[in-house]
Amino acid sequence: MKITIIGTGYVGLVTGACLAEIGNDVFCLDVDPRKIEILNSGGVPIHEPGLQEIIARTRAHGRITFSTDVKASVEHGDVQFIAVGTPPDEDGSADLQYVLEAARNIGRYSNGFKVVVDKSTVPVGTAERVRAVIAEELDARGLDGSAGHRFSIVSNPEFLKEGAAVDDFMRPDRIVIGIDDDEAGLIAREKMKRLYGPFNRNHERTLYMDVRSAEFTKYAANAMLATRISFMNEMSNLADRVGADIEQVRRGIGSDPRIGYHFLYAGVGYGGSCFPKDVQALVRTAGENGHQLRILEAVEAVNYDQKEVLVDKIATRLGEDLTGRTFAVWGLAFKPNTDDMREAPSRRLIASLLARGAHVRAYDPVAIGEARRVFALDLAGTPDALARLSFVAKQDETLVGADALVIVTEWKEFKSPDFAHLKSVLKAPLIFDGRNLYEPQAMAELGIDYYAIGRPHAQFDSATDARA
Ligand SMILES: NC(=O)C1=CN([C@@H]2O[C@H](COP(=O)(O)OP(=O)(O)OC[C@H]3O[C@@H](n4cnc5c(N)ncnc54)[C@H](O)[C@@H]3O)[C@@H](O)[C@H]2O)C=CC1
Ligand SMILES: O=C(O)[C@H]1O[C@H](OP(=O)(O)OP(=O)(O)OC[C@H]2O[C@@H](n3ccc(=O)[nH]c3=O)[C@H](O)[C@@H]2O)[C@H](O)[C@@H](O)[C@@H]1O
Repeated sequence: MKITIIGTGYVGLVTGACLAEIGNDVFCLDVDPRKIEILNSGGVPIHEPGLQEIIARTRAHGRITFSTDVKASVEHGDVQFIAVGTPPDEDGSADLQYVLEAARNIGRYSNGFKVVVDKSTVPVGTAERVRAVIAEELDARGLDGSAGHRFSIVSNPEFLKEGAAVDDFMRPDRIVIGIDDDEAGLIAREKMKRLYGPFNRNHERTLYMDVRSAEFTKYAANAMLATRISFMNEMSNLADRVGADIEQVRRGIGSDPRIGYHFLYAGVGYGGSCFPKDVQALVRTAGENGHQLRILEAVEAVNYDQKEVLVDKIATRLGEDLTGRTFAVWGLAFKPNTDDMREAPSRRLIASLLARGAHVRAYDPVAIGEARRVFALDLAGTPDALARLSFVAKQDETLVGADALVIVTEWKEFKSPDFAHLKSVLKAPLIFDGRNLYEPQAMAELGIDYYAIGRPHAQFDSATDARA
């Protein structure tokens, strides 16, 4: 099938690559010439396991093209996927300018029947706006925009997770397809069925529904997941106060199949490009419809505070003023296996440490380049703080002479470090762990003063702590 993907970010590039991998002829469009240049010279602008190999293979077979040519992109695909960003506007609502611009271009250059698939996360009602914009452009060209044989709009939200995006796309839990109940909708349904058949042989994972429900499903899914995380973070803060262990509680409740084990990890708050913006956007949609989403407002507030919890523990242990202290920080990306720094908890944590006068030496297996760019912007107004932040190329280099190790992202390589070496190079054996990677009792036995999230602080031999 001839497919066009508009927007070659995390979602667009993965969608395009995976659709090309199973034999489709894919044209990927982006307005960012830098991204297209990287892709055309054999690179991949984002870190996503498995993606580079698929792109190399499909490019070699001529099944994927990268371009900034809008007209050629619209003319190429019978199916046009809109996968552009929908960042939060100033008031928290989803900014639809990129989606509507993509729609305008489709109307401007359409050369036949197009199935227009909205893959970006968009508020309920957006499909109707996309339809109106395309119809307006067709009308301006003297083509009847309301004619049913010109195009059909499909809502096909994406549920992939960064860091596991290729796998999630290739083996989806479900494929949600919102489609109109008219003649054009029937044609679109057949095309979508053919397109997704290879991922879902008996189509048992495809859920057809009306367009508005499909748009809503995406927000409801992210809101539910964010709620679980904020719930567990609240529980962890109480566990800290009453002396319970949130990890044992997690196992205790997860074993109930009605609750399940997934997404019950307490930590330093959720980040990324989606949960924060999608929770905000849903709260905003409710407001616009005269309704208040009280649970989601609390989810957001809890998450905001959670990003300070680790710094509060550091200040309680070492004092509010951290001038002269140096912290080794492991993990910058908002989660492992990605270089994405959008809303990463490390941004608030490091800014707070620097604001208290500390020096920070940070390491991440893949996000250092992106982190340099992001912190230069975040800290542009406080150059003295920025000067106290450095990035190092090796995990162990962060530790030498540091007052403590702070863990922010749970990369695999942080799970079993050489603790004897770690103790020997840190100024004192002190760890603040925002991801509960280690066992408190084991740390105490190793003579490490270990603070985690919602886990009791085990007794350790303070004679080994130079600062005690
Ligand atoms: N990142 C993720 O894990 C997921 C994201 N989503 C949703 O998918 C959408 C895209 O997200 P990401 O891929 O993360 O965004 P992104 O920011 O990584 O990529 C968006 C791309 O669209 C391009 N673009 C903007 N306007 C354009 C236009 N008119 N024509 C062509 N290209 C244009 C941008 O240059 C950029 O490269 C968002 O709505 C997001 O909420 C959904 C599921 C997962
Ligand atoms: O709409 C989206 O963009 C995507 O948003 C999330 O995917 P993603 O943001 O890539 O990453 P997650 O694995 O969901 O993690 C999000 C944040 O929650 C945190 N988290 C996750 C799980 C958990 O138990 N605890 C926890 O704190 C992570 O550390 C991370 O900061 C959803 O999981 C995807 O299904 C969805 O498609």
